[in-house]
Amino acid sequence: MVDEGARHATDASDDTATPPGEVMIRLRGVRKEYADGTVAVEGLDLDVRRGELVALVGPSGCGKSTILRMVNRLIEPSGGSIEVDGTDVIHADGPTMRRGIGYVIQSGGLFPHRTVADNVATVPRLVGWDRRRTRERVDELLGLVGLDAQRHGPRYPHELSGGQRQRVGVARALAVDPPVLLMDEPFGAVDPLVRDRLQIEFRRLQQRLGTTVLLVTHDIDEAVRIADRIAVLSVGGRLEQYDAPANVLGAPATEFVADFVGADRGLRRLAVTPILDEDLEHPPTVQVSDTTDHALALLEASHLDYAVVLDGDALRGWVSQQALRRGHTVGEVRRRFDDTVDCRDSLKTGFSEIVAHDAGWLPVLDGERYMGVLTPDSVHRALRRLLPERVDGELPRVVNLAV
Ligand SMILES: Nc1ncnc2c1ncn2[C@@H]1O[C@H](COP(=O)(O)OP(=O)(O)OP(=O)(O)O)[C@@H](O)[C@H]1O
Repeated sequence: MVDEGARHATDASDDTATPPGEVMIRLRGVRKEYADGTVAVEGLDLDVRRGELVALVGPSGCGKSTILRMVNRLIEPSGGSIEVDGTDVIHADGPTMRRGIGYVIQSGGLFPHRTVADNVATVPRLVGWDRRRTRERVDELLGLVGLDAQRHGPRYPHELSGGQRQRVGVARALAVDPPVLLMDEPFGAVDPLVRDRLQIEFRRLQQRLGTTVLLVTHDIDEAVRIADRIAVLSVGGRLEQYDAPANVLGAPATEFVADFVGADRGLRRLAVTPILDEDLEHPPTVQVSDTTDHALALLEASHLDYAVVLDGDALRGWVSQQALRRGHTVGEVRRRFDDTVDCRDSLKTGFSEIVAHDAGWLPVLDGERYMGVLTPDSVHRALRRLLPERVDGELPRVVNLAV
C-alpha cells in the first residue's frame, strides 16, 4: 500500500506526485545559515501553484519567516534555488523583483507619518504611475478591502483600528496587482472576532483576484480555515507534511504533525468537512396541507415521534405525534425550526447551530429546498468518512516517517 503520509511529505520533490497546476513559487534545496552558524532552513523543497494559498505552520523558530523572506530576498539564501513565476529570484535585481511581490506583515507595517491613501500609493508611485491612475487605484483598493476612500484615505494609521490597519496593509500589498503575495502573521495583531472576518474576506478576495499567497501563521485554525494546502514544518525548516487541511488533520503524516495539530484535531476537522447528502438523516415528511390523520398514520408506521413539514420541497416546520392529535391539518399544528443549516456550510457551523439551539436535529437547506436533517450522529458519521482505514477497530495509526 502506498504510504499516504510519505507521498504528501515528498510532494514538492517528486514530480510524479505533484498535483496538477502551474508552479508559481518553486524552492529547491533551499538553505539558510545565519552569520552566527544557526541553520534556520536545511534543504527545503516546496512548490506553490498559481492561485494557491499555502500556509506555513510550525513551532516558533522552525524557520517560517526565514523561508518567507528568502522568497522576496529580504533574507539572502545560503544555498539552493528559488523561482517565482519562472524567474530565478536569487540572481534577480532585489528592489525591482520586490515590487512585483506583495508583502504584508503583522499589524500592517504601515508608514506612521503617511496617510492611509499615501501608504497604499507607495508602490504605484515607485513604479511611476501618474497621479490620477494612482488615486483611482487607491480608491479602488480601499473599497476592495472594505474601507471608504473619502473617510479613511486622509487618516493616519494611528487613527484606525487594528483590523482597519490590517486591511490597509493588504490594500497596499495588492496595489500593483502582484501575482504573488507573501504574508507574515497578517492577522496576528487583531482580536479573534475581527480576525475571523478578515480571514474570510481576505480568502474571498484572494480567490477573486487569483493571487498566489504564501502565508506564515502560528495559528493552525487560521491555516485550516483559509489555506488550500498547509506546509507543516519542524525545526530547521524541515517539511513534515504538505497537504490539504483536511488531510493534515485527518491523516497526520508524522507524530510531529499529529502533536502539532493537537489532540482536538477531530474538532478542527469539522471546519473543513462539508455537509454531504449522504451524511443527512431523513425522518418522515408530510405536506403542510395533509390531514393530521394521514400524518399520524405515517408516524405510527415509522415508529417515530416527529415529522418534517414541507410545502412541495420547501421547509415549513415540524410536527410531533402529540401535536397532531390536536388539529385537523398539519399546517394548523406545525412548529417552526429555530434555525436551519445551509448545505454549503461546514460541519462545524452545522454542529454549532445544533449546540446553540440545544436541538437534536436541524434541517439542511439548499437555497429553499429541504434536503434532510443534521443530527449529532450524522456529524459523527461525516467525521468518520475522512478517517484513514482502521485496522481491526484500532485507532488510526500515525505513520512514522524517517526522512
Ligand atoms: N538574524 C538572525 N541571526 C541568527 N539567527 C537567526 C536570525 N533570524 C532568525 N534566526 C534563527 O533562525 C531560526 C528560525 O527563525 P525564524 O524567525 O525564521 O522562525 P519562525 O518559525 O518564523 O519563528 P516564529 O514563529 O517565532 O516567528 C531561529 O532559531 C532563529 O533564532
